[in-house]
Amino acid sequence: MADRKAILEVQNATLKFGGLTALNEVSFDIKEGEILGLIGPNGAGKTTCFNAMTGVYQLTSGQIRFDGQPLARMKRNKITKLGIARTFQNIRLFKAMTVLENVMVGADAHSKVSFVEALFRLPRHRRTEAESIERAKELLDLVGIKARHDELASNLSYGDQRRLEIARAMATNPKLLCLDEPAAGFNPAEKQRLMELIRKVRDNGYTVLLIEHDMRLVMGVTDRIVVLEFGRKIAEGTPEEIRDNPAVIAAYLGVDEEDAS
Ligand SMILES: Nc1ncnc2c1ncn2[C@@H]1O[C@H](COP(=O)(O)OP(=O)(O)OP(=O)(O)O)[C@@H](O)[C@H]1O
Repeated sequence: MADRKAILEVQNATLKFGGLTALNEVSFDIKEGEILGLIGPNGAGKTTCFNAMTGVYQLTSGQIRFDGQPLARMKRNKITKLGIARTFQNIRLFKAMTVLENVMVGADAHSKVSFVEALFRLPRHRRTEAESIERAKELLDLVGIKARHDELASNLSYGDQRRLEIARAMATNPKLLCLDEPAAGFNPAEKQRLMELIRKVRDNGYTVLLIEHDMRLVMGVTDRIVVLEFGRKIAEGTPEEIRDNPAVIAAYLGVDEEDAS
C-alpha cells in the first residue's frame, strides 16, 4: 500500500468559520485503491473536510490536490468531472424518478452527447443512451438492486435507497468515491451487507473515503484510518493501530489521554 500513488493529498488544510477553526493544519493522503476511514467524535471536522474536498467550502489556508491538481477555487461540477463523487448523510435521491433514471442522472454529468444530438435523438444519442442504460444496470447489479430498476426510488426501503445513492455516485465514474455516514440508521444485518458492498466497490477498482460513526464497520472494512478531534488530526494508522491508540480512546471516551492509556 505504501508505494501506491496518492490520489488525494490534503496538505496543512485549515478552514475557519468566523472564530471557529473547523480544520486545523490537517494533512493526510488517500492512496489509489485503498479504503480510508475518516473518523472522530461529533463536530471533529469530518464533514467540513469532505466539503472542502468537493468544492463546497474553500480552505482558509493549506491545499488539497487531487490527481496532482490543486482544487482551490475549482467549481463543484469541475471537481466531479475530475473524478470525486460523494454520497450525503441525508439521502438525496429524485424520489419521483425510477431507480434506473436516478443512476442515469448521475451518468449524464459525464455525457459527451451535445444538447442538439439529444434533442433530435440523433444516432449517436441513441447509441449513448443504450450504453448508459447498460452501464446503469451494471451498477445497480453491483449494489444489489438491479431487479428493482423500474420502480420509483421512493418505493425502495431505506437501506436500498442508500445503495442506490452509492450506485448513482459511481455513475460519474469517479476515481474517488466519498461515502458520508452510509450506515446511518442501519441495523446490524444491513451494516454487514454494506461492509461487503464497500469491499466489492473497492475490488471493482474504486478508491473509497468513508466517514462513519459505527466503529465495528470502520474497523472491519478500512485499510487505514485518519482520526480528527476538534479539527486536528490526532492519529493515523491501520485499524489495529487506531484501536489501541490512547489519544483516540481518550477522544471517544471524553477523558484525558493519561486516564485512557
Ligand atoms: N457552515 C458552517 N458554519 C459554521 N460552523 C460550521 C459550519 N459547518 C460546520 N461548522 C462547525 O465546524 C465544526 C466541525 O463540523 P463538522 O460538521 O465538520 O463535524 P463532523 O466531524 O462532520 O461532525 P458530525 O460527526 O457530527 O457530523 C463544528 O463545530 C461545526 O459546528
